[in-house]
Amino acid sequence: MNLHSLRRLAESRLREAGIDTPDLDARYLLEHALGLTRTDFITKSEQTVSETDAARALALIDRRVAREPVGRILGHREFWTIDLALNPDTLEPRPDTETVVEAVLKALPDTKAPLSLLDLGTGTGCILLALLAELPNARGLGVDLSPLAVEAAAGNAERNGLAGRARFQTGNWANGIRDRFDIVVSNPPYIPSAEIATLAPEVRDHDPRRALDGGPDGLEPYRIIAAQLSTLLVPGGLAAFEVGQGQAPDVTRLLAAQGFHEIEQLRDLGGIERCVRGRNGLTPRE
Ligand SMILES: C[S@@+](CC[C@H](N)C(=O)[O-])C[C@H]1O[C@@H](n2cnc3c(N)ncnc32)[C@H](O)[C@@H]1O
Repeated sequence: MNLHSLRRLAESRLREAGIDTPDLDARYLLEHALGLTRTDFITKSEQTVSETDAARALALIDRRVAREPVGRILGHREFWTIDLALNPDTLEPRPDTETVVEAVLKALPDTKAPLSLLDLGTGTGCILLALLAELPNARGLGVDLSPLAVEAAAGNAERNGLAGRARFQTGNWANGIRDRFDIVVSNPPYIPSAEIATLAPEVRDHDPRRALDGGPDGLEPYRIIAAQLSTLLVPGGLAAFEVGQGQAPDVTRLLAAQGFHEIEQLRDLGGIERCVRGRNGLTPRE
């Protein structure tokens, strides 16, 4: 079989299984299985693929047919300008989360300033590491309840040449953190517990439940983190949260109740209010 025929076969299996982007997924998985670059994939379409290689490639296609996400099969995923390795305890970073990165960068008057950042529920470290990649003099701490996620995030800092400016530790939100930061970011779990069973299999069966479950109304982690912000941020410090669809008004109210000002909601590329950003207006409590 040549590469062209293998590609057609892979695409048709994915299409029949109801996968939304059969051509794109087939390309990523075949490139990975066969060790091809994107250019090879186009220019070598007449090249013969051995039976062993074809079987290896189709085994990956079968995993996708069984609804395993492409990023999980490849073991890594691009986010902003960086590439992140995943493990079973990390949420697969989503393009929507780049809205938080953008929201922080837009609010900074000087991206060369020596800023300190805290990322609560860091997962792969995606938000913190993307920001550090844009802020050459910033340093950051990422916290996660899962030791395995912390391990992944630390590995991702190395992978992207950011280990010198990023630290990661296990923790229950900001409990025990005594330092103050210029910026606190978080994409906490925000799916209401009862809705998790209704999620797409790619999410429900492959993202860790700890990364999804936001309690009965999905807002429990925001309440905890919002109450911690006044002792975590410097006066005038910036907080930015990712929020689920329809949660922006509730999270705005939580920040307002903590004395935040300049509270804004920012939309993702799909037009959904995806990030709530505000400035700490409280005098620090010592
Ligand atoms: C929605 S995921 C976000 C991961 C990553 N920041 C991202 O944007 O892809 C939420 C993360 O919060 C972590 N988490 C859940 N409960 C936590 C807690 N009590 N303290 C710290 N982290 C927690 C989960 O392990 C998970 O990595």
